[in-house]
Parts: sequence; C-alpha cells; structure tokens
Amino acid sequence: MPIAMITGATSGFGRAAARRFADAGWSLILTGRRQERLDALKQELAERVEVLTLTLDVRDAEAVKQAVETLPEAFRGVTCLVNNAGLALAPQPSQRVDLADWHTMIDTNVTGLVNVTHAMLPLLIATGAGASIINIGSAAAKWPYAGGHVYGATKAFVEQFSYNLRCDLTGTGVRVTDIAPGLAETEFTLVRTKGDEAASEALYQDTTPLQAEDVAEQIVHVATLPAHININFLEIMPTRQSWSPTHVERD
Ligand SMILES: NC(=O)C1=CN([C@@H]2O[C@H](COP(=O)(O)OP(=O)(O)OC[C@H]3O[C@@H](n4cnc5c(N)ncnc54)[C@H](OP(=O)(O)O)[C@@H]3O)[C@@H](O)[C@H]2O)C=CC1
Ligand SMILES: O=CCS(=O)(=O)O
Repeated sequence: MPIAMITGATSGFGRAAARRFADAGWSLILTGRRQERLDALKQELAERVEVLTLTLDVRDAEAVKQAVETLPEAFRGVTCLVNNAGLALAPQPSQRVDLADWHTMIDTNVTGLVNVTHAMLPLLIATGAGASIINIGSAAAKWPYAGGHVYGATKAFVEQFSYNLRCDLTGTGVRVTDIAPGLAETEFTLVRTKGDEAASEALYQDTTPLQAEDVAEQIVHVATLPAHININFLEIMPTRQSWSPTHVERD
C-alpha cells in the first residue's frame, strides 16, 4: 500500500486528508504537536489502515531529522509528503504586530516546511515514479490584503520553493504541487486570533467557505494522478469568494 506522511494532521486539512487517504487504503504517517489528537485519529483509522503517529514540532530541525531517520522499515517507502502544518497569526496591521508572531509564522510555514522536505527527500527519491510532495500554500500568496503581511509572504515562499524544488527533482519521478486554498473553515482563524471564537465564527458566517474535506479531496486527487502527470499549482476558492478591488485611501 502507498504511504502518505502528513504534517499537521491533528486538525483541519491535515486531519481530513488523513481520513480521505485512509478511505483510499493508504498507510499513514501522521504528525503534529498535540499527542492526544494524534492518538484519537490513530484509534479512528487504525482498524482500516496502518498508522504511525509522530509527535513533532516542524520547527525543530533536529527532531524532524531524527524522526525521519528512525522511521520503522515498514514506513520508509513514502509515496506522498503533505507539507500542511502551518498557521497565521496577528490579523492586525503590520505596525501593531508583535515581532514574535512574525517569527512564529516564518519558523513554522517556511523553516518547518523546509525542515521536513529536506529530511524526506531521500525517501521520496528512493520511491521515485509516482511519489509526490504536496505543499499547502494559500491564495494569500498571490492576493494581498490588510493584515496578511508575513503570512502571505510565507505562502509566496511556499509557492516559489515548490516550483524550484520541482526543477531540481525533474528526472527523479518525484512530483511537486503547491495547493493554494482560499477561505476555508477550520481552526485556522481561531489560531490566528489566539482563541477569539466570535471572530472565527463571524468570518465564516453568512457565506459558504471551503470545508477541510474539500481541500482533502484535492490533495488525494493530486497524489493519485498517474505518475506522468504533475499539477504544478492548484488554487481553490469557495464559489462565493473572489477578488476585491485595490484599496484607495481617500480624504
Ligand atoms: N483555513 C484556511 O483558510 C487556509 C489554510 N491554509 C493553510 O493550510 C494549512 C492547514 O491549516 P488549517 O487546516 O486551515 O488550520 P488548522 O489550525 O485547523 O490546522 C493546522 C495544523 O498545523 C499544525 N501545526 C501548526 N504549527 C505546527 C508546528 N509548529 N509543528 C507541527 N504542526 C504544526 C497543527 O497541529 P498542532 O497544533 O497539533 O501541532 C494543525 O494540525 C496551513 O498551512 C494553513 O496556512 C491555506 C489556505 C487557507
Ligand atoms: O490562507 C488562508 C486564507 S486567507 O485567510 O489568507 O484568505
């Protein structure tokens, strides 16, 4: 059975992708910081598929390297890496942001993603044809908005890194895709607002955001395409989301 490794499998897209890959019979390596959530997900899925959980902070390069180097033999033949772990913080304008929040986004969305990718490349290259790296970017990489500051910039990094990685991996059989969702209802806004449930509910109410399962469906679709097909970039928005005009300051 093919194996998917998913970072940030304790919530949102990552957890939905784990369930969707399990539906397709894939074995799973599930990672995240919240051990109890990983345990619950393993309990849910392990009756159907092989599941290995790794309690891991993607920001810790040494821990990531160790975890990958010590993967049990049965889980080393990874077919798909889903670099999903990530977050936004500080929805306020740049001039009112704590520097620590900018650092946390860079450390997680940029450094964490490259930590995992670097550690996993030898395994994916060993798998060869049919293997893939699916990086979760964001519509915020291309479409700026007030309060997007470092978050959007980290996702622009993810997009360009995906393309550059793809250049280097040409000839290895390993595919690279940047999936860039727009508004999606997960714990994302709760995290971004540091637990403001009212703000999170307000963002998603009276519209029809993407659900985690919608994005998971696309992740599994991309991972299961024939080996000769590489989707480079896939931006997904809810039908009820589109672009705003540019902002004009007036007297
Ligand atoms: N929801 C949205 O509107 C959109 C989200 N995205 C992106 O999708 C990805 C998933 O977000 P989403 O599912 O919405 O949000 P959630 O908050 O629901 O899930 C985020 C996941 O990332 C994990 N995570 C965060 N920080 C770390 C860390 N340092 N180490 C390991 N795991 C970490 C969390 O696990 P734990 O806390 O247990 O470590 C959690 O499983 C992110 O990269 C996000 O930027 C992109 C576009 C739209
Ligand atoms: O990446 C998340 C989507 S948004 O909140 O930046 O629009």
